[in-house]
Amino acid sequence: MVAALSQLILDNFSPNNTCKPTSSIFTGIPVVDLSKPDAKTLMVEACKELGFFKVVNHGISMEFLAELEDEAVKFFKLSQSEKEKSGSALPFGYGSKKIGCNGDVGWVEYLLFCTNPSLISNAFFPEIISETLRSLVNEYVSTVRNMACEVLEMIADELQIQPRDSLSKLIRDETSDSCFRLNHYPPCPEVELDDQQALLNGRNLVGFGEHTDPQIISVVRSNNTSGLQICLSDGTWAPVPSDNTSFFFNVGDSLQVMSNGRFRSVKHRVMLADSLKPRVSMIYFGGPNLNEKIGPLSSLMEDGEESLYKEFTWSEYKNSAYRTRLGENRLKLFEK
Ligand SMILES: C=C1C[C@]23C[C@@]1(O)CC[C@H]2[C@@]12CC[C@H](O)[C@@](C)(C(=O)O1)[C@H]2[C@@H]3C(=O)O
Ligand SMILES: O=C(O)CCC(=O)C(=O)O
Ligand SMILES: [Fe+2]
Repeated sequence: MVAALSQLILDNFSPNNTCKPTSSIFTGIPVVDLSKPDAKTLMVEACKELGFFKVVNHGISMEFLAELEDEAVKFFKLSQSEKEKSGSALPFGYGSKKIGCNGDVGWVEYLLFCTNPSLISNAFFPEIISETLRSLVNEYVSTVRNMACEVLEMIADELQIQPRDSLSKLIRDETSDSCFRLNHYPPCPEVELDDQQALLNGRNLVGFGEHTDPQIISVVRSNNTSGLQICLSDGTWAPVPSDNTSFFFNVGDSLQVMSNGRFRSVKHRVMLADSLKPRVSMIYFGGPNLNEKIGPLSSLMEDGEESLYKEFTWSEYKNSAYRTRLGENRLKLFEK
């Protein structure tokens, strides 16, 4: 017997015809090799055109990534009642099928972690989350944060933003309001055989519905199961081929504002095309301190250029964003 929430997700298959095909001019996900001299130029071009790029040659150990993934899989294999002992996902902890608190659902379970040491309370993470998983997550967050800072400094160099840590310092700060998410898209045996065929024929099970990330930058790493898609500027969806050796960078709403609309906060979603193959993803969301004012960076603005957005702090934006449904255009309220 399929529970009500699962039934709601299963009933919500997206048939072929609502999913626009990939644009014919799309030549693929931009790949930025961090060791190459053209890296800065390529990442800025990608942030303007797509708001999305893939990073290779990042120097992060594959063994370490595999270790964290294994530990995450171990956690998700616990019984439902044990996982629920990890506290509710709001604000941090374990969540299943419900995303946020405004009625969104997806075929996903997850752990949300706060990355600010001064806000982490053991109450959110009782012993059920192994010491090994906690310490791997801490190491992962600090390694990925460093890479994200390097990327933000390269972007600042290319755009001649001064000082070059104008962006990176916002997420490096110990008090930054960043978070980390482990997503597990479990196999879905409830999908009947007919539907399995339908999935393979292009109908989709929604894992994580379309949305933009509210923060500055997000860094996604997944196992080798596909599903992530990005929305191109012509409104078509492009699948992102999975690659467990690379990291994918998303421009978030806050960076779109800081660049005064030069960069695009990319709409993305996870659609599960094979209901029997689990997907595991880990995402670092780099956000600023709650009191930080979010607005176009002055050293980027040209003479006479006006801000496209009203002034707001990250706390104001976050509070407003968390009152919206996943797929809403959250920045609209803040446009001038
Ligand atoms: C429906 C929602 C889930 C979300 C909070 C929100 O109200 C709107 C933004 C959503 C999002 C997307 C990116 C991240 O996964 C996330 C943690 C975030 O900061 O904003 C989620 C929020 C969530 O899952 O609580
Ligand atoms: O799981 C993924 O690959 C992406 C999920 C996502 O976009 C999110 O958690 O905000
Ligand atoms: Fe996202």
